[in-house]
Amino acid sequence: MTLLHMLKDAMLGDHQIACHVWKDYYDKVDGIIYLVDAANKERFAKSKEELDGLLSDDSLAQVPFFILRNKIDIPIVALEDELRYYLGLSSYTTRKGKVNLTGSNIRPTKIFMCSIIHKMGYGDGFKW
Ligand SMILES: Nc1nc2c(ncn2[C@@H]2O[C@H](COP(=O)(O)OP(=O)(O)OP(=O)(O)O)[C@@H](O)[C@H]2O)c(=O)[nH]1
Repeated sequence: MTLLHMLKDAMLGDHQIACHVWKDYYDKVDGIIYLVDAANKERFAKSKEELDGLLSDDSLAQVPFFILRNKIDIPIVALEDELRYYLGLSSYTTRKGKVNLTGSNIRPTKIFMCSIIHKMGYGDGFKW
């Protein structure tokens, strides 16, 4: 199945199929960009479940995770610490600033805020 098929499945609303084929790409990825709708707190548990599955997969053990806290333009959006808590990343994420992880065996994982609709925020994450 190609990436195009995967996106098509996702667009058709078949998230189950889309998530299932993620595995086909694990050996080719340099990093994971994980987008969370931070304004939809009801979905955090489901998002945590998917993220846990990725974080615990051996084939992604060395891969950096760049987590996007999307929809920050919405006033009720979860704050960074709140999202970190709900996603179970409290002792996991690399905090702000430069941290040297060489030889530490810690996977670089960081949360960045963004608003996709306003085209802002995600650039910092890509630079990271
Ligand atoms: N306010 C705001 N809306 C956004 C932003 N990014 C995407 N959207 C809107 O969110 C809507 C997409 O809904 P979502 O529910 O987040 O998308 P989805 O995950 O594909 O759909 P569901 O699985 O049904 O949740 C679209 O109307 C987008 O325009 C953002 O940064 N801010």
